[in-house]
Amino acid sequence: MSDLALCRAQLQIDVGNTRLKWRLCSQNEVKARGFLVWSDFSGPPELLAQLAVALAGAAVESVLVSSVAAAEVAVAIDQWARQCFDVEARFAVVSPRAAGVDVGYDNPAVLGVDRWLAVLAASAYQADGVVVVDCGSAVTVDVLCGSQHRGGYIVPGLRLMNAALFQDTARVRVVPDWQVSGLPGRDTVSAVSSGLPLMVAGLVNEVWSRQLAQGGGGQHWKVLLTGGDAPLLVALLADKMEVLVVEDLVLDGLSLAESRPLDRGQGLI
Ligand SMILES: Nc1ncnc2c1ncn2[C@@H]1O[C@H](COP(=O)(O)OP(=O)(O)O)[C@@H](O)[C@H]1O
Ligand SMILES: CC(C)(COP(=O)(O)O)[C@@H](O)C(=O)NCCC(=O)O
Ligand SMILES: [K+]
Repeated sequence: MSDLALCRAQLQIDVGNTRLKWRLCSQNEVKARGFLVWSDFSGPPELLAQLAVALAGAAVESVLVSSVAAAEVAVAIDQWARQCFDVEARFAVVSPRAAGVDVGYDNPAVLGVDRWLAVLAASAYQADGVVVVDCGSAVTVDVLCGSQHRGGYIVPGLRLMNAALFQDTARVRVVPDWQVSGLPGRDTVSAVSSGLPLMVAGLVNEVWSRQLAQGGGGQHWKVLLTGGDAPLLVALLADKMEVLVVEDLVLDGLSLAESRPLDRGQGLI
């Protein structure tokens, strides 16, 4: 029997457009974590079968999910949780106010739940304001000022920007070797490899400067980076601002959502 089989655990899942990230928590400790890449599988059933293998017989007592994938993925996860663990998967939703934070979108229902959970998790960090950057398939930059989510920005992530160049140019079809020197490239690969991370860093820097210039929230601001490309981008930002990489900010938001009383009876957060 594996060690995991001995623990009664909560399974937390963050479904993004490139990867499904998961972790098993028991008694406020992370017992195991991992990720699966959508493009390695034919579809949700095959990926979820692999997830069951990775869980190595753990006694999963509850399943919490953040998903920005198609509705069919949520249906598949729900069926899978019932079959494997005899539990209903609970899906986080965006509500106008949760855990003391007011959402910045006019229509909260269209805000990505991953962004909302990351913002809620960010509210637990001591700061006047936080710029929350999720560097995934898309890069999202959300602004939390005090307890007010001010909204945010969505741009393509590094891989998507590279794919756009690959698809719509004749001579910029490169496999990047990402560079965080910020130096001008001296060939096509290095021009792209240096340029795209610098572009994302430029956005974060601009948002950061604008928020500080705008004031109103005090001057102690932090930047939290999460998502697959976060470790890459930190080097381009760290000398200009207080920046932290938080591996599982969205899953931290799920933990927080569960630990707080529900707002307005809308389910998990
Ligand atoms: N093994 C990997 N497979 C795919 N992408 C990876 C991998 N490791 C790092 N990445 C990078 O992470 C990004 C995806 O980050 P992630 O936060 O998982 O995105 P999403 O939430 O959109 O699924 C990709 O665009 C890629 O640049
Ligand atoms: C912007 C996103 C695609 C980011 O998803 P990811 O890159 O993590 O896969 C996702 O948060 C989403 O689908 N949002 C809905 C639109 C919005 O937030 O306005
Ligand atoms: K993202």
